[in-house]
Amino acid sequence: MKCLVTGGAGYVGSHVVISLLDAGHDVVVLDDLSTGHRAAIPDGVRFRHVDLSNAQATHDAVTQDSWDVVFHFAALSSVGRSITEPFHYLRHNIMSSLNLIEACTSHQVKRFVFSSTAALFSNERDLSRIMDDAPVNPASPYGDSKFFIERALLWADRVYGMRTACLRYFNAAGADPKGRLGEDHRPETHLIPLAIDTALGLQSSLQIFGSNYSTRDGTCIRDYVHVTDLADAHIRVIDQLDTRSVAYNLGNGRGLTNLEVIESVERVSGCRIPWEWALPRPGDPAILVADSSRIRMDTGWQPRYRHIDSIVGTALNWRKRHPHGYDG
Ligand SMILES: NC(=O)c1ccc[n+]([C@@H]2O[C@H](COP(=O)([O-])OP(=O)(O)OC[C@H]3O[C@@H](n4cnc5c(N)ncnc54)[C@H](O)[C@@H]3O)[C@@H](O)[C@H]2O)c1
Ligand SMILES: O=c1ccn([C@@H]2O[C@H](COP(=O)(O)OP(=O)(O)O[C@H]3O[C@H](CO)[C@@H](O)[C@H](O)[C@H]3O)[C@@H](O)[C@H]2O)c(=O)[nH]1
Repeated sequence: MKCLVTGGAGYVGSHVVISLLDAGHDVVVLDDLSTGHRAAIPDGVRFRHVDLSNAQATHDAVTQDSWDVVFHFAALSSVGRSITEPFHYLRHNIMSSLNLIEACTSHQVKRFVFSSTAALFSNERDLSRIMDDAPVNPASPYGDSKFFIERALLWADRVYGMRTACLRYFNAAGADPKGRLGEDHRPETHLIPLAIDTALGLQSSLQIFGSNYSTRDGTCIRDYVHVTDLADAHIRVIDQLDTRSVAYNLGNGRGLTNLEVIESVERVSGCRIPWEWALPRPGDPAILVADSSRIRMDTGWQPRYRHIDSIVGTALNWRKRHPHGYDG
């Protein structure tokens, strides 16, 4: 299939690009390299340097060719920063996505896969897993921006017949098991890569945001899912779009507290991680754990990386080989 991938130079997008190539698909990456890396795009993949906030440039890039499926990863994606810059986040994510969606509908694109998020939900006490049809109640402008885009895609389906898959990832983690790609956000804000950098001595200490949540050790609970398992889900979902639009929650179904993540990184690396308590980060729901039974049933998707240590292991391997990320 001929695939257009926005945000294909970023963390999740680049892993999906490599999985699409491995599966024999033809890929073009569209990215403004604001947080992504040119080096994350494999040799031979065509690259268009486009900022989706520019409606005309987006239209021109989309209409240059015909696409069997468009994958949309490009976004600002830090929950915490969206609280300090709410309108920047809302404007950037909503406007750039509307530009892309409008270009796709006018160009008769028939299949569209969107990176949505667990941040649609805000679970404060309930330990049960979150189903795809759970009530949406974002705790951050980031989550709200994604909810708006899901709604826009609903209209793209109803009015233009563009079939859409909203994939609500829980916490993407890990790195390509073959070592070709990894996670390199700058600045890094995610727990696992920061814990790994602390274990490797690349930073001196780790802060843990909040000690008083209603969880087993007082820290937030998240559901970590391997980025290559996420990539597999993107490929499986394409067939679903022949007849209908779908929305799926994607996670391992197992919640880990922030302290349990630190223990895993210590176990896998064999290094002690110095850490300290810090204030809770605004916008963080206490507990986010996915019920992914619907995508499993519909597509046969099964995460291969079930245990946190195996996820951490792939991230650690990449970081050891690339302490400066894609710069070397
Ligand atoms: N990482 C996670 O745990 C996670 C979880 C849930 C959802 N998501 C979503 O998955 C997607 C990818 O996340 P990620 O962690 O890979 O982020 P990332 O920052 O690594 O990748 C985003 C990519 O989009 C590009 N981009 C951003 N704005 C753009 C624009 N206006 N025009 C063109 N390109 C633009 C960036 O340069 C980058 O390459 C995002 O939509 C994010 O909201 C991520
Ligand atoms: O230095 C740090 C970094 C993070 N955390 C905590 O670790 C947990 C996980 O945080 P992080 O790794 O930043 O991920 P999330 O904020 O959960 O957000 C990720 O996962 C969401 C889905 O759950 C996605 O929507 C987002 O795009 C993606 O960044 C949270 O409790 C954070 O407060 C710390 O305590 N210290």
